[in-house]
Order: sequence, then structure tokens, then C-alpha cells
Amino acid sequence: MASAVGLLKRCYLAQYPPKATKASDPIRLGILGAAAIAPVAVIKPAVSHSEVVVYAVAARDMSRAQAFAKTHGIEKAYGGPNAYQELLDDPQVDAVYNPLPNGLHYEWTMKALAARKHVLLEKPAADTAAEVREMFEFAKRQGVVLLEAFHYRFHPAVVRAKAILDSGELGAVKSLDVKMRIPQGFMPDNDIRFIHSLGGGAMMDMGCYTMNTLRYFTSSDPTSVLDAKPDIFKGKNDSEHTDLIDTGMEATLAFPNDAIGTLTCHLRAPPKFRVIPIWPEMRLNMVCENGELDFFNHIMPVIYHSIKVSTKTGKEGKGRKTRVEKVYRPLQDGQKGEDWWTTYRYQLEAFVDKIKGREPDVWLTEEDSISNLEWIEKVYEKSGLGLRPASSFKLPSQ
Ligand SMILES: NC(=O)C1=CN([C@@H]2O[C@H](COP(=O)(O)OP(=O)(O)OC[C@H]3O[C@@H](n4cnc5c(N)ncnc54)[C@H](OP(=O)(O)O)[C@@H]3O)[C@@H](O)[C@H]2O)C=CC1
Ligand SMILES: O=C1OC[C@@H](O)[C@H](O)[C@H]1O
Repeated sequence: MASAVGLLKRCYLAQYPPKATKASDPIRLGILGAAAIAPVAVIKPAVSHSEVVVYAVAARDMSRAQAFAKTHGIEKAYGGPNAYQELLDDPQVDAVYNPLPNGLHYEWTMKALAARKHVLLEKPAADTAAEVREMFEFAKRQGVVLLEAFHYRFHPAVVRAKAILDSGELGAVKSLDVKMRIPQGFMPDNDIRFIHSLGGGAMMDMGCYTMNTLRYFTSSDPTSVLDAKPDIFKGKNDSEHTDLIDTGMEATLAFPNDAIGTLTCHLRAPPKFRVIPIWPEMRLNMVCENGELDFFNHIMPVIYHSIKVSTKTGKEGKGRKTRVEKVYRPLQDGQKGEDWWTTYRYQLEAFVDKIKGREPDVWLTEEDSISNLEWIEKVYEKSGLGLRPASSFKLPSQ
């Protein structure tokens, strides 16, 4: 009963967060595109943060920009073909959230960095690893913060699961399996995720999390891609190269010390036995020398999650001792958080801390973002689908 009340309370407060009194000099955030993810990723999280105000939005269509601004109480709306650049040229904007389609991440992040704005950039950071490297190098030269929005990494449940592994309690990792699947029926054929020129594909979308999860929990990069099997897009849209779009991917990767990682991602997972609809699935399982860790819902842990830890017991290790942990707020003294903070709220806290020159509780390095794309590329190469197209954009100074 208590846990059901907790769940309802967390979901309610995540949806309707308490309003923070704003500081006199908050970071003014501008959003590039009236994207579906923006309210969840930054608009709601900013409500309870005293040091951020979502100040502007830009959309390719003025009425869309205005409607979005009105719905979300955003002061400034830029619309039309030059709207994104106009937002970047606005001296009132301190930082930018870039939730454009993957294939536009590089161009608009480079332009935002050129305008000396800090950037919170949606995942995957770009279409190619070379572009990711360039963006981070440019951010450093410009003296601004750039963060790839792997929001799940900021949640204390994920931090705790990693700490369990790092503590040595379970011994060395032997195998990991990560699954992220959405049942078919949720995404139309013309979704940006099915458009090759926009960096589409399941391995780019859900797959970038699965790759990140494997690499994070092993604290290493893979050593090779052993196998990669795509499910090819069977729908129809007006774009080219839909035969190179994966709606799903299953890959097996070798890791140091003979560990094996498997990832499954799917944007249109078919029903079981062709008729039984499946639930969305987000799960991580790790088999280690001295036990096992099973993490249910590591991507959206605020709603509900469980970290089941089983350790071997007895003389020959045939017995099992099992416990379940649920972690909704940081376990370490001095770290910030509330039970109802979403992964995105934790992420925003870290982004703001970094901009303000404070040490965030959790941070993602540029090497992490670069390596993630490198290994996504290797999976695509192995699958036979090839890399996503690099952007043709070049900064005038390049
Ligand atoms: N962190 C997370 O949990 C999630 C992250 N994402 C990531 O966020 C990004 C956007 O996803 P999502 O919000 O679902 O996508 P949407 O399609 O809702 O938004 C994409 C935005 O891109 C703009 N855009 C600019 N050029 C184009 C173009 N040629 N075709 C289509 N759209 C264009 C549109 O802006 P305009 O308003 O100007 O027309 C649109 O609002 C992706 O990188 C995705 O991977 C997505 C969902 C969840
Ligand atoms: O978290 C997510 O859920 C839905 C996906 O398609 C999206 O891009 C991803 O980030």
C-alpha cells in the first residue's frame, strides 16, 4: 500500500512539480524546435529549478512556435525559416536545448556553440563519431558546456546499481544483456526515426541507450562487435534509403576479460507468437562471477524500478541470497534530489551546476559520448546497414 502511494505521489509530482522561486539571474534556456520531448526533458524539470527559466522556443513555423510558447508559458517565440538562428542570436539566451532530429544535431549544436551558448544536446549526440569529437573540441575552445542528454545516468538508482558492481560484491562481470523495446503501433511511418537523412534507425534511437548502458556498467568499451542483426523498416515514407533503416537491432559484443554483452533495441517490436501484444521493455541483466544483478526499468526509474541482487552462497556457490533495492533519492550525503525528480530533473540539475562552475553530482565525459557513437557505428557496419550520413554543414570558419 505504502509503495502504491509512493508511486502515485512520485508520478503526480513529476507531472506537476512544485514551482521554485526563481533566482534574480537564472540561466535563460532556448529550445530549438517545438519537439515532443521538450516538455518532459526540460520544461517541466525547469519548473522546480530556481536557476533556470525556459525563456524562448524556435520552430520552423511561427504559429507552431507561438502555440508551443503559449501552452508552456514561454516568453519568446521565434518562427519561420530563420527561427533557430534568430534564437541563437538572442543575447538573452544563455543556453540551448537541442532536440532536433539526430541528423541536425551537429549543425545546430555547432551554430549554438559558435554563438557561445551552452548546449544540452539530445542523444545520440550526432550521426558520426567524428562529428561528436568536433562538437566537444569546439565547445572547449568556446568555453561553454556541452552535454549529451543521457538522462538515465543521472538518476540515483542507476548510480546505485553501478556502485554495487564497482563494490566487487558480485565479482567480475561475465555477461550483460540490455533490452529496450517499444511495441509496434506507437510510431508512424513518417517518424523522424525512420528517415535515413535525419539519422534514423533503432540503433541510433533506443540503441544508443543500450550501447551506453553496456559501456557504463562494464566501465569499458567493447573490444569487438561479434554479431549485429537488424530488422529492416517495412513501412513507407517519402524519404530515401528506407532499406537502410533498422526498426530493431540485436547485437552481441565482446568486452575485456571475456565478458559478453548483448543488446536488443526495437521501435516496433512485434507481438509474441504474432498475436500476444508485448509491453514496453527496459531491462538490464548482468551475470557476474559471484552473483547476478537484474535492473528493471533503468531508463525511467522514477515511475518504478527494481534492482534485484542475488549473490551466491554455500560451499559450492549453489545457494542464493537475494535482495531488492529501490533508490529514488541520492544515497550519498550532500547530493541533491527528491523522490519525484525524474531522470531529466537530475540531468538539468547537473547541467546547471556545470554552467555555474559547481561540481555536478554526476557528469558524462566527452570521451564517453565519442566512444558511444564509435561503437554504434561499428554495430551498423557489422549489420551491413552502414553509417548514418555525416552532415554536410560546415561552420564558415572551418
Ligand atoms: N531523452 C529522451 O528521453 C528522448 C529523446 N529524444 C530525442 O530527441 C530528438 C527529437 O525527438 P522527438 O521530440 O521525439 O521528435 P519530434 O519529431 O517531436 O521533434 C523534432 C523537432 O525537430 C524539428 N525539425 C527540424 N527539422 C526537421 C525535419 N527536417 N524533420 C522533422 N523535424 C524537424 C521540428 O521542429 P519545428 O517545431 O521547428 O518544426 C520538431 O519539433 C531526437 O534526437 C530523439 O532521439 C526523443 C524522445 C525521448
Ligand atoms: O527515451 C526514449 O523513448 C522513446 C524513444 O523513441 C526516444 O527517442 C528515446 O529517447
